[in-house]
Amino acid sequence: MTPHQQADGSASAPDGLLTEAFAQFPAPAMLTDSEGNILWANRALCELSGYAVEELLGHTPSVLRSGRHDAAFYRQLWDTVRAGRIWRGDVIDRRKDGTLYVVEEAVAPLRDAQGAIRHFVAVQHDITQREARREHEHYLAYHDVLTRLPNRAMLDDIAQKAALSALRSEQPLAMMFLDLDGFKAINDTLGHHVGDQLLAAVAQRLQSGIRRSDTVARIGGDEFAVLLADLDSRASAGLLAQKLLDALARPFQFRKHRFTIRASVGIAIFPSDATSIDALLNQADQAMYLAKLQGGQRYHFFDQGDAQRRKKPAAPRQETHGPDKPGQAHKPEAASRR
Ligand SMILES: Nc1nc2c(ncn2[C@@H]2O[C@H](COP(=O)(O)OP(=O)(O)OP(=O)(O)O)[C@@H](O)[C@H]2O)c(=O)[nH]1
Repeated sequence: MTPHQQADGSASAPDGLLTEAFAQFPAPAMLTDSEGNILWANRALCELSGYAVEELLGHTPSVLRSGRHDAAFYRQLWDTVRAGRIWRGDVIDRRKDGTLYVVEEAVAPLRDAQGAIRHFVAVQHDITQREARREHEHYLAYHDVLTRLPNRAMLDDIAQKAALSALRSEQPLAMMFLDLDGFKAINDTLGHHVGDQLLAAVAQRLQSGIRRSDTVARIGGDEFAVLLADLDSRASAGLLAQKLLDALARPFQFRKHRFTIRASVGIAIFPSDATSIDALLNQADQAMYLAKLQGGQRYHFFDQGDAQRRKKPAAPRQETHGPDKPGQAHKPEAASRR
């Protein structure tokens, strides 16, 4: 056995070196007694948490609690280490200044010569930036950056869940497909930048016209979907569609540009029109196309008869009329309510 080797095969360091090594250890670490009172915390933990070591000593690690985990989370941690096992997990803690940070943490029980658990040691790895990046990537995967609305992927997720609960509650869902009329002309005459501003403003008007339980998503260039949950009647989907059309018809003003925009809306109902979300959105799209063919600025309910009479061409909107004049009479009553 070498002078620095212990009976259990682990190495021991010269006196004082171990203490200094842990003090300067680059990962946040702390030691508690068996009651969980902090006996020692290293520099990295103080730097990360913003607490001076004197502010931690004698307290339990609960001073760092963020409120983001429930009591069961901490109970499971303590039960694991008190039972003599190592606990590992991600923990959201709170700095002294109130900001949150995320650590990967391992907490291990320390036993004395008789095998009794006298202390616990915790070592952390700061993953705050990694988690922020992950959250941002998740946000990008499920949102449209321009309007900050949910995108098609998120709409699908929300609609799938809503469909399950609609089947359980026997309350139908409505899917609206809304496409701006003559949006290309805005881009062409006022520039893409104004077009972008208009899309963001349209998103806001749609969002403020719906209930919290409903969802507006941007699913394409100038295409939006509105999912209405817990629909009390088919007629209320029509009323909401008209309310959204009216909201969009109010003039928009961007610096010196003041103009109006119109839209066409198709509505399909789950489960009476379609039993899958893909089919529902597709039917709402077909109904929107008919609303557009009837002159736009109106809504149209999907109807199986329409669908059979008219198969929608692959790129229909290129072939239809250009933008209608702002303010042109709209005829919501012409919308089909079959
Ligand atoms: N500014 C801007 N324009 C976009 C964006 N995405 C798509 N577009 C434009 O939106 C237009 C959408 O095409 P259409 O729906 O055929 O245009 P429209 O003039 O509204 O045609 P109708 O729907 O038939 O009335 C195209 O000109 C795209 O270039 C975007 O993010 N920003």
